[in-house]
Amino acid sequence: MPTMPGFDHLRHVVVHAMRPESYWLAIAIALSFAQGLLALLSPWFAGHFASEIMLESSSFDYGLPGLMALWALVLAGQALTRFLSGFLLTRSGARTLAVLSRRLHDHLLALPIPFFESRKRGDLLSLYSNDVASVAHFLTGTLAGLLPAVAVLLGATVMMARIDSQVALLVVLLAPVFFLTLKLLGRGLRSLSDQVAAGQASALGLAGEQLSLIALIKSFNRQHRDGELFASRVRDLLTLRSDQLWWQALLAPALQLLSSLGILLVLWLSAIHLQQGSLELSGFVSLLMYGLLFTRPVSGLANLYGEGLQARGAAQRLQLVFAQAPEPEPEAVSRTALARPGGAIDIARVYFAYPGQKALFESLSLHIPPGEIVAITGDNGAGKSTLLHLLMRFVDPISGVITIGGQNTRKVSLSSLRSLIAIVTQRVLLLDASVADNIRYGMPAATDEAVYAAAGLAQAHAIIQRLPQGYATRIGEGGVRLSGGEQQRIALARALLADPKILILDEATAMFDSQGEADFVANSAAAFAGRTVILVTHRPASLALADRILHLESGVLRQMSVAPEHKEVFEA
Ligand SMILES: Nc1ncnc2c1ncn2[C@@H]1O[C@H](COP(=O)(O)OP(=O)(O)OP(=O)(O)O)[C@@H](O)[C@H]1O
Repeated sequence: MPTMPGFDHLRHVVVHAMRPESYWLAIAIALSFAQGLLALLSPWFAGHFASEIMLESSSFDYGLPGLMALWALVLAGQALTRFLSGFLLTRSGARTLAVLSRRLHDHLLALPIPFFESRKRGDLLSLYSNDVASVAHFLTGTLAGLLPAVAVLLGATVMMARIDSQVALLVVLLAPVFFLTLKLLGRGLRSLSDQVAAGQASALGLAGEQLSLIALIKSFNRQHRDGELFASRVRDLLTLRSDQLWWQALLAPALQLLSSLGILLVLWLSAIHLQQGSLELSGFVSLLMYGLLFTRPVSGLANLYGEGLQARGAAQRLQLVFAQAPEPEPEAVSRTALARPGGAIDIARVYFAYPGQKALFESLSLHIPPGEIVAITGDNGAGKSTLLHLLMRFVDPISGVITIGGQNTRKVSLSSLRSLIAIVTQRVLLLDASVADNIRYGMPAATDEAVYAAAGLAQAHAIIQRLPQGYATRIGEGGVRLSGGEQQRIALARALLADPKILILDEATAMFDSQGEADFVANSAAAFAGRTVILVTHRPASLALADRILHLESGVLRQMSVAPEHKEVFEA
């Protein structure tokens, strides 16, 4: 968007998206210009037509039939160029929209997790549903379509000047009045279009949240109250939309009226010149037709203003997202893989605080030798998940270093780090796909046998076989058609199939039934073989698996030990 200041990141993306279209856009604009030029011919034909029928001296050699035939040809040319330019412009618009949507999605996928924690889902979704479309439509539809319209206006003024210079001067003098009115009326629209966009995102976000919490709403009988909450957002939006529509509805007729009054003035001056004999009838008719040519671009300008405001707001919201830096991975780092993935994990003097909060860890240190099974316990909110997120580099320490096999994890590629670690959390994330596809998520090329083996290790195989279509059973969004324990078993199978060097189980068997957990514990040697395992758990059966138990409290890890006969934990 070359004319708008402060849109650097978006401009880069838009230029990239539109580059493949530049050839077709140039052809479409050229065709639109041709259409505009052909439109300029009609008043000329009308002038000659008038002089033919009034038997004025005509400069046209082929008589009335020839004139009409040529006029018809010009009109056909106008239709053809309009069709071709319209098609090419809308096709370029659709293609630009597709590329922009893809770039937006790729960019969002590359952003760090904290970005998503501070944004509403509805705001992000409306970037796809409204903003990208608004910018693409403005650039390829409105703006590209406007250039020829401006050319028609200029061309018509030049043609008028050739017939009657005083009339053309009047048109030039009226133009600033017109633009001033456009600016004044548009002022009311500007802030409204931003507020409407924010209101739309907020209503969309609330609807999305409520639909995803449908069971909660029903269990607390909140249908009415939550429905009312949504209704009040929609009412607010409607008030804003009504105001916006009022201004929008006013804009086009006001401009139309202004330009019609201008045409009346032109007509009046032309009539005076006709009566004075300084203007022929053919010139008079042509002038009138050129005046009428002004009306279409004028109402187009009113639309342009409204759409321009919407596109500006959309561009601002997109710019805010594109300006966000992706997960920190400088070029040099992105090519460095972990050299010793099976090496020891060392967390050294890590200081970490969430933005605006007091430090969670001031100097956290931990050494985990390769192949160790370490359990971490701690109260709710002690920072266990945060510690795992630091390992995965979902967040980075403010100071201190985390190394694997002696390599600083901030100096290796994120992909090599994350392909080393598999994490199973209490809140399982599953896709609306088959059980097999969910297990294969990280390893799409895995064979059926490998999938069954991983499911076996996770104590999931027998349960999956009892599902209606076994491994082919579709499990619904987020795995809604499965029980909590079934979901966890599938997530565990998915993690094991990835054959990670580091396996992190964050209360990963909490929803297993007691037999399932006992089976998993009894067979864990096979699942844990050759891996470093971090268990976040309070469950005695799982704690008993650990070589070492650490208790996290006040940002410090203390070693505990287990009394095997009681499975009780006490400080060592
Ligand atoms: N994204 C976040 N932004 C701000 N604060 C956060 C964020 N995530 C966690 N916290 C805060 O950091 C603290 C540690 O949270 P964390 O989830 O690491 O604890 P936990 O030990 O895993 O707890 P639990 O046993 O309940 O799972 C909590 O006080 C929590 O409120």
